[in-house]
Amino acid sequence: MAKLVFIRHGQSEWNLKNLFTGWEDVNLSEQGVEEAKAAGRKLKEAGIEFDQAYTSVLTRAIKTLHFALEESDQLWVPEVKSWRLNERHYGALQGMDKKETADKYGEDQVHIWRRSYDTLPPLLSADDEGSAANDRRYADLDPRTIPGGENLKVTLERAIPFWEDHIAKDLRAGKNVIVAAHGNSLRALTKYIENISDEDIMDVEMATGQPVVYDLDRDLQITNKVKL
Ligand SMILES: O=C(O)[C@H](O)COP(=O)(O)O
Repeated sequence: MAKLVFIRHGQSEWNLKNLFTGWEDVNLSEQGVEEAKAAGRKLKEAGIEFDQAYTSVLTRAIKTLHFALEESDQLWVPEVKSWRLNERHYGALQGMDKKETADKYGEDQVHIWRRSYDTLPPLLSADDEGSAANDRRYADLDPRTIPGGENLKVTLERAIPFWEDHIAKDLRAGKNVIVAAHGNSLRALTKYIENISDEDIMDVEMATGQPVVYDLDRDLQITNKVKL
């Protein structure tokens, strides 16, 4: 048996401003810091002890992981950061106000961009100012793999190799794992491990800073799931 905990970062400064964020690297809001600390206290009260931690290369998730581990006296736990756990890249929507975008393109279109499985947002090109191609944290990536925008399908496809090579490997070895990431990268992994349909995933949401605790058997079948 092993425990897997998914935790979406605490509220970010752009969540507070209702801006599309994606790969933009924004900080936690004050509320987001408190959410992350509260999550750590819940994990401590639940007596959940981790052997390995994983997070993205974005500040809001990294800090959420660190606050949660600190509050549960586990800041020493080994951690690995990967771009493959980054939030879904929102393309040219990044930095745009979600309500203004809905006013301009319609609520239905924005809902499809936010929650559908295979509809891409408007894309950024590599020479756009906001392109991740100019960010040195992605310098080792093949430029062709740096997205100009992603849907959940693409997000899942780039997360799965990391899941299989690292997270699932640890879980099969009986290690307890925490993954601090993002609303859509965790929706993607949730879809994968719970075998949720392309249609039903539209209704799946991840609350900020709320630990989702899975008990898994050696075959990574889910034997229990609880939200703290
Ligand atoms: O990237 C973002 O804007 C948020 O982290 C998630 O936004 P969403 O809930 O609109 O997908």
